[in-house]
Amino acid sequence: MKTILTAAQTREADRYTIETTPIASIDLMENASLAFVTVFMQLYPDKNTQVLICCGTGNNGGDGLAIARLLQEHSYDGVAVWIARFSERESDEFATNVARLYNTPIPITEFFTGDELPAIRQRVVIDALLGSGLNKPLQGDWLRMVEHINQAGKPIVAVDIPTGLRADGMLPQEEPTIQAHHVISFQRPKLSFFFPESANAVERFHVVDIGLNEPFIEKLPSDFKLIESSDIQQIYRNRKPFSHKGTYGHALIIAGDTNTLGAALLACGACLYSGAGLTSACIPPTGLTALNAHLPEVMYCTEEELLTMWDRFDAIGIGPGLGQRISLLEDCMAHTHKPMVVDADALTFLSQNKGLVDGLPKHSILTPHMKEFDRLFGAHDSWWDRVQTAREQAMALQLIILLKNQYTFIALPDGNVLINPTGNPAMASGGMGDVLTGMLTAFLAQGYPPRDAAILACYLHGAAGDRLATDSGMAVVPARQLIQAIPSTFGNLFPPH
Ligand SMILES: NC(=O)C1=CN([C@@H]2O[C@H](COP(=O)(O)OP(=O)(O)OC[C@H]3O[C@@H](n4cnc5c(N)ncnc54)[C@H](OP(=O)(O)O)[C@@H]3O)[C@@H](O)[C@H]2O)[C@@H](O)CC1
Ligand SMILES: [K+]
Repeated sequence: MKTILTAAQTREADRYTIETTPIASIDLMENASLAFVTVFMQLYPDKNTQVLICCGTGNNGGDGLAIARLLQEHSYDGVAVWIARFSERESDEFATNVARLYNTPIPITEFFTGDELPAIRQRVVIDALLGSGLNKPLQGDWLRMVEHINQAGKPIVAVDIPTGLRADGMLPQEEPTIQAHHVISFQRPKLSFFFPESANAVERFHVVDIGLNEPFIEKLPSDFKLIESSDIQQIYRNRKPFSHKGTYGHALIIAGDTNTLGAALLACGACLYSGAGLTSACIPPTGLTALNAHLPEVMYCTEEELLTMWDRFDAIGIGPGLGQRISLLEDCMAHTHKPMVVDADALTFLSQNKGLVDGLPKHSILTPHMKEFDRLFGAHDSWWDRVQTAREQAMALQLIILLKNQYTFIALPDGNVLINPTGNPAMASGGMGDVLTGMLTAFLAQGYPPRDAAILACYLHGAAGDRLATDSGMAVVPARQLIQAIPSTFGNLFPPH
């Protein structure tokens, strides 16, 4: 897992690296600029691309100047630089890079307060106006220049962070920023990239290593950690020779009502395809034919039969499409002490009966989307606040709160918030949540601790969606298709020996 830093912690890591390693600040800037240029050249390999680099006079601007010089050294002949001289101050590294740039043929135009801004004719704009040093909203000439760049309608590649976007903390909805198509961010993605409020500012981000001291960074106190594929490799247990269905647990899915049986089928299908040894479905009798037709591997169990069967199950997932059968949640809570997965209608019921939340088995996994979360824990104006509440509630209630989002936040009882990097907008369609519930239940049934089950399910759910969207070129990924892609996603991540 990678620690995600605040802007202040990034400065600390920057200072520590310069103090303790034989690297000067200007060389760190050169590293960063080189790393930027490497990714930029993959995005725009055509050396005839006309590039305008807009620079401020701090270190973000210093990066921009170094990038101009490096692109020119790599035979990009159409590079031009604008310098926004809207502040009296310039950083030392900026000054050094201006001097270096004057030794090149690159045209430089300087703009002072009130100057008219010419039309942008280049094909691509690099935004190096302001970076992580942002300390107030954009206004005056800065705002005018940012709006001018956005309105030019050219692809924008931001250096480190789009100008105007805060790296962390609350993101006001309407705050103007550069609207970047790509952000090439240094050492770590910024926390704000994971919040939906940054959608206009960041279309895609790339992270490059610039040589900051990693052991120091990983020791910095941070509540936020980014999940990596190596975490999944560590958690996942290969199936063993001579194992049998009993080795992989018995999962129970309590879901579906007369008109919402699809949700139950999706959850059961996902549970089956995620490797539970046995899957039982407590669905209404009207759904039996559909269950047998679509998922013959899944066993049917009536509400009455449940009364004598509770002990047989290793994990229970409850909620998708549960409708009027919601009293099953209380039955379930009365009979099981193992962590369970609580989703959809079961979450709505909890929000109407808040006293019940305390009675959930410790380390149960709640899987709310934004609206379900706010119904349960109160309205929030920003994702920053919502994630803070998730963190506090996960600690207070000793539950795992999996707050669904393009980048799902997993708030753990120990106060850590894990961010899942997989998933994409093609997955924004009905039934995806039901699939996740089935996957979570399958991993609990297989004996994974709830934290590991949450990490595995979120990562694989998103990775399956990414494979379908990227490799198969699907613009929309239907939930049913995603279920079928789960085994091959496993196979891809963990090839059988
Ligand atoms: N971290 C690292 O390891 C490395 C970082 N590097 C790079 O450094 C960047 C950070 O540089 P930085 O600290 O010089 O700040 P930067 O963003 O250029 O801003 C400059 C000044 O602008 C001002 N200002 C603030 N808000 C404003 C506003 N709304 N409107 C107008 N002015 C505003 C404010 O000054 P003030 O006005 O407070 O005097 C601020 O100091 C980082 O993003 C990365 O690109 C790499 O080079 C290598 C290693
Ligand atoms: K920038």
